[in-house]
Amino acid sequence: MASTHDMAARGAEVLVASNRGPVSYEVREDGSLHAKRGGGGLVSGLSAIGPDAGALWVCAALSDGDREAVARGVGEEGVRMLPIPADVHADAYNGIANSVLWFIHHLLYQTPLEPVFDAEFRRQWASYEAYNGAFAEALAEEAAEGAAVLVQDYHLCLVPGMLRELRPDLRIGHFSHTPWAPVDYFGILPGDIREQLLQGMLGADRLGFLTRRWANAFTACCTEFAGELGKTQIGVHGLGADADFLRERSHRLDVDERMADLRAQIGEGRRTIVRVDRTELSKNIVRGLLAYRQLLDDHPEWRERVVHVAFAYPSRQDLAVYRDYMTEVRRVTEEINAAYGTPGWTPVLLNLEDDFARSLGAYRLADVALVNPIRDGMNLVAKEVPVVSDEGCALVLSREAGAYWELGEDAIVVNPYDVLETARALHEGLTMKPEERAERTKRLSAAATALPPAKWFLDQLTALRELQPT
Ligand SMILES: O=P(O)(O)OC[C@H]1O[C@H](O[C@H]2O[C@H](CO)[C@@H](O)[C@H](O)[C@H]2O)[C@H](O)[C@@H](O)[C@@H]1O
Ligand SMILES: O=c1ccn([C@@H]2O[C@H](COP(=O)(O)OP(=O)(O)O)[C@@H](O)[C@H]2O)c(=O)[nH]1
Repeated sequence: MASTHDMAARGAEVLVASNRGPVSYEVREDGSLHAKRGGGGLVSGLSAIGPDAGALWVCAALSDGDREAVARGVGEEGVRMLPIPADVHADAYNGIANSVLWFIHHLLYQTPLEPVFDAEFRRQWASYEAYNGAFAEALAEEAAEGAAVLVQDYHLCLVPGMLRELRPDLRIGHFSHTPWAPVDYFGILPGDIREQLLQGMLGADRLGFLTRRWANAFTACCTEFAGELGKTQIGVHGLGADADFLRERSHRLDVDERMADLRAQIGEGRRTIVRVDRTELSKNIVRGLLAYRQLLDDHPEWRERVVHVAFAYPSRQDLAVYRDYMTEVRRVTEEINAAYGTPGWTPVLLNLEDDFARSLGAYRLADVALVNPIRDGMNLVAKEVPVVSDEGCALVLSREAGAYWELGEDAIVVNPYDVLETARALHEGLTMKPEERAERTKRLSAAATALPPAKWFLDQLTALRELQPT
């Protein structure tokens, strides 16, 4: 192994670490590797930083295709993919990160039955530790003396503490893209696990959150379960949409073509209610469909005159609960279409593919955007729609999305559990006067792009570098 001095001599000055990287590979039948852009908001945010920033992005190999790419030495410039063994990654990502930590921070457990912290959980926890350890080692190996390392999200909570042990010279930041759980809910976790998670993160010099609400929840958990924050600084950085990228990307030919196709499916002269999400439990897609059905009941005048275009692209399909949720989304859609549809009108158009260009086409033509998560760190879709919208779009927004704190004033705000209120909000959005809609969209767009990804990243980097060495 190279000495610390050798590493420092050739290492990177800025490093980013996240589970999901900018691309993922798939092995085609002819044996070739096909690269696909990583989905979700974390990648949308970090991709904007680009290779020009000179940062090294350390991420996990997520699929067999990714592991094959590593084995063949294929990869993007400025990206290092870690070939973590598939079983270790599955336990850490599916088992701990997405079935436990994601559920805790998004309040998703149905507590009479779940969670159960048993021997299987402990086995998976050991993989989570090993997986975090692999990141800490790779970062320690790649970082120049005194470099800044920005660790991302709940997959990597233990990395800051581990990395501090290996390389005390580094400036270490950690950023949470999720909400943070309230004290009583975080308290569901076993005591030693709570402690390890908090102490792992407190190994960072600086912790970032998307809203003050999530930052406050974290500090409350520290006070309750870890005693104190120590010297770790807390910052709030509300990741915004990337206006330049979105405006250029949404006017390319492929988007125009998909828009024309969508228009043909929707039908002449009809209004549209659009949603775009991963098929994610916390996005509340089923209640969104129920609210739309309620709208058709409360306001029969909308029948045949409106279409709900719902993009629910696959996410975390290794987990049965996510597969079941997708089945439920499909079932409720079919039920609505069977009950209300007519020969010339399909009330819900459900898109289950990850098709970014088609989603952008839907953003452009939407009359109303429905963003009703039960709980969401930020929700970039709420910020992207107003930027891209052709003629203005009313935004129905959950007060439980981080984006609410920045967009709440010009959105129609809803309690995500309240289907009747959401139905009323959809009606309000559909009947909003075009001038008011356009005005609100302009203000929403300005608020949504106030902190573009590149600045979001630079602000954190600067703050980290300005900290006095401890
Ligand atoms: O990587 P996946 O398991 O496929 O999930 C996709 C991402 O989901 C979460 O995104 C969050 O980050 C967004 C940007 O800050 C934020 O707007 C959104 O509210 C969050 O849900 C997750 O935190 C990421 O790690 C995932 O990559
Ligand atoms: O087919 C699609 C449609 C959308 N998006 C992008 O996925 C991100 C979703 O981020 P958000 O913060 O709304 O939620 P997350 O999925 O990260 O929880 C947005 O930037 C979308 O543009 C995507 O990757 N593929």
